[in-house]
Amino acid sequence: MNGLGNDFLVFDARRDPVRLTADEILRLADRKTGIGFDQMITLEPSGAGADAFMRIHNADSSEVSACGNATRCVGWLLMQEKDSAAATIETRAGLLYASDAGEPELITVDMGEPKFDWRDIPLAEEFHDTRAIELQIGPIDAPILHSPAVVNMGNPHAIFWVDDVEAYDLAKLGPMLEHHPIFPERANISLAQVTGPDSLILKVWERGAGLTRACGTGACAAAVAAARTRRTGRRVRVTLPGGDLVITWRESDNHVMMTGPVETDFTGTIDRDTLAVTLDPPASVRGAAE
Ligand SMILES: N[C@@H](CCC[C@H](N)C(=O)O)C(=O)O
Repeated sequence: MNGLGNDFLVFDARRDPVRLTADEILRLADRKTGIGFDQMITLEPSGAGADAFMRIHNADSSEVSACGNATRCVGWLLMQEKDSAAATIETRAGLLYASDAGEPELITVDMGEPKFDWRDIPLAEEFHDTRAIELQIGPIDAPILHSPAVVNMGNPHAIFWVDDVEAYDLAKLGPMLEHHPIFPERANISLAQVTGPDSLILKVWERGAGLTRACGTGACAAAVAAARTRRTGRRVRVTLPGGDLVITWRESDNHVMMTGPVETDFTGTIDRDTLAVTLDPPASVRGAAE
């Protein structure tokens, strides 16, 4: 599946457990010799009364707690299955609620509350004001890239404000910033350009996945950081390379709502021993044969 081109391999492990080794995840993640994905999602039974538990692994095999675009995809799958307009998803970051946004394959997810305390990001040293932290970055000759906002949206994000996202080579800067010693659990790195009181352009270097076409939690983190510093209001359209997400940071309960599309690319089966993939025929072909 994919949300704005941020792509996922989704396993349904609710009846039969799927436990892959790090090496197997890396093999499946390889875009040349495997299937290729930004994140691998494993649906498991929920222990908290939700419709499913969603386990998330990055393409580098690290297990993480949050993925906004995948939450929309999983929410949509569960809603289809239940024939319902809402679904509850358990994640390591807590329970998330997905609902039908009123248009086909457009889903809203309540991503919960953002965290700003330096211990929650987490950062390696104390910062009182996480709206802009001073970073010592050796070789980068761009002062603007020294004071990111940091936000935890179930996962760590650093947002660097720039005048033009295209003026920086994020593929080069991303790995260095992701592994900066200030981020003990590494971080997702965004370049954000404010284009109006209710709009942002965003590019994200994702922890454990690299440059992606979209990052849902990144869009939430950037929208919150922008509103927190009065760069925008609390409702913004975030334009990513793969398309747009609408993010609203609700005043009433401090929750961040994200609305965007979902897509199923193909379905199939993976052999447990060989990891060989058998694709299901496309629905149109199945329909013709019936
Ligand atoms: N694609 C994501 C975020 C996935 C996890 C991230 N790379 C991390 O390591 O925290 C999204 O849509 O939020």
